[in-house]
Amino acid sequence: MLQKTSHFLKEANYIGGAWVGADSGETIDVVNPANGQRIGGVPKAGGAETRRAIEAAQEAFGSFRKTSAAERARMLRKLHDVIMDNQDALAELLVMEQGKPFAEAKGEVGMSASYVLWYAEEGRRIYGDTVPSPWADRRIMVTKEPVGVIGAITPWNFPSSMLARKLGPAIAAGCTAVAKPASQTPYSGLAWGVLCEEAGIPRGVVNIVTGSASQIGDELCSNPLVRKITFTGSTEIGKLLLKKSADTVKKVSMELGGNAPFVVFDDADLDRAVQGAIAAKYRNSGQTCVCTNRFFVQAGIYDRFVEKMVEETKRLKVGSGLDDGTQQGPLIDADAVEKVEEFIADATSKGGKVVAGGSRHALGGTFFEPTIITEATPQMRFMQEEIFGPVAPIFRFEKEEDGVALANDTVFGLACYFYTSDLGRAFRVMEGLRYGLVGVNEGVITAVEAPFGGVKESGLGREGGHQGIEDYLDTKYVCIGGLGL
Ligand SMILES: NC(=O)C1=CN([C@@H]2O[C@H](COP(=O)(O)OP(=O)(O)OC[C@H]3O[C@@H](n4cnc5c(N)ncnc54)[C@H](OP(=O)(O)O)[C@@H]3O)[C@@H](O)[C@H]2O)C=CC1
Ligand SMILES: O=C(O)[C@H](O)CS(=O)(=O)O
Repeated sequence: MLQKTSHFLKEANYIGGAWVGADSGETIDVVNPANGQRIGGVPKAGGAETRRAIEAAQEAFGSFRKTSAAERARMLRKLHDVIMDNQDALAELLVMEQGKPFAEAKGEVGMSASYVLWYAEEGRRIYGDTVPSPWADRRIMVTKEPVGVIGAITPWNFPSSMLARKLGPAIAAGCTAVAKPASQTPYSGLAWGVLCEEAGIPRGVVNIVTGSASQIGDELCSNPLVRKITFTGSTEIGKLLLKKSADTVKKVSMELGGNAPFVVFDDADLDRAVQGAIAAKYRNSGQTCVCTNRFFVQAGIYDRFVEKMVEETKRLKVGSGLDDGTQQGPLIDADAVEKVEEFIADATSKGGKVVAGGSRHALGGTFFEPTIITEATPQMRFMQEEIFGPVAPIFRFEKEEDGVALANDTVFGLACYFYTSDLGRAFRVMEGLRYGLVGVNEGVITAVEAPFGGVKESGLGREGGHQGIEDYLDTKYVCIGGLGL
């Protein structure tokens, strides 16, 4: 482990600027998915600790809301610099707890820094309005104000950047935060406490608690001091949090599950489509909410696409994220491996053919062979369920409208991708697909400059872009009379 990595490896919670354990003294073990070895333990905090964190955030909000946007931008620029100065150490910590290849982890940490820098800039452009008054003797204006204390709950697959795209706009807007990272990957989240200290973010502005998800979540959702919940994770948990937040009418942002289609038309650039397909399927070993879940390939190009996809998939290097050249790390845990095996068994029992991979990798543990299944049909589970692993089902279709209809046949609506060389088709398909994110001839499209989010059961709200800060602001209308005009 790099010397700097141990500097960021905190086995305590960050509340009101202090590093503390759980009231009970209990801890949760954290395991390296590449070798099953225990990395360490983090506090198993609950409702009481969360309440104290919320109260610390509320106290800090009283003064933080009065800082100028320029001052908060300066803090965020410093935070960006501290992240980038420690990119390798933060990436190593991320690989240790989550398993992704070092290059991907370094990219995620870089993305975290980019979100922070983007909102350093956006925070200075929170404009209001002065509106021509309907009354000669009054003036009216509209201002934007920080909502207050926000609760942030993040997943294990991007434990750094998912927190960045919540803390970035929150701090830029003048809010304060209580964050709960995923129990399987708490260290990248706790490291934000160290980063905030070194960036001079005032004590209590950012608080980070680990432990009982339900107890922490219940306190965040029910405590009236918390004015917004921002969540990234499964649709199942998102719906639960939505319900729990209703009693105190909180703002909510939900980045939930996906079921991304990847549609290849006969007129696509085949090499470009396969390159995009590999990236869109196997990033983070298929464990991203925007990974392709279903490939729909038009009949005229199907066989050539399968042949090239198999060739490229078999080239992927599976190994520990810290080994040079690794392109596919382990899955997060044994449950993830069993779920992938269930999807493969279901497909083959219904006529699917495994033409690449299909089994646990020779490395053992939670390593799994990148897998391709052809002759996929809508009767198979992965037509409607998110795989969240390195399995690429390839469906065949005949007409353009059939491809669009199949792509839209899901309750989800996060990311989708399609490849064509025909401009008219590009606009027909782009406008026909019901998704929040659309890649046209591209397989990886996330950017801090663009609003990230889904429609239907993939979520509510947007993160990134100028839109991403709106959810941290309240709009206030002011009417001023008695001016003797
Ligand atoms: N749309 C998007 O941007 C993203 C969506 N996802 C989706 O999330 C899923 C995989 O991620 P995963 O982390 O397993 O998702 P989960 O929804 O299981 O967990 C996400 C977070 O929610 C917490 N949580 C779990 N139960 C509760 C509860 N009752 N109250 C409060 N918090 C709770 C977890 O804590 P703990 O770890 O302690 O259980 C974790 O921090 C996939 O469906 C994926 O598509 C993932 C990433 C991004
Ligand atoms: O959690 C995820 O899957 C991320 O949102 C994917 S991305 O933002 O890194 O594309």
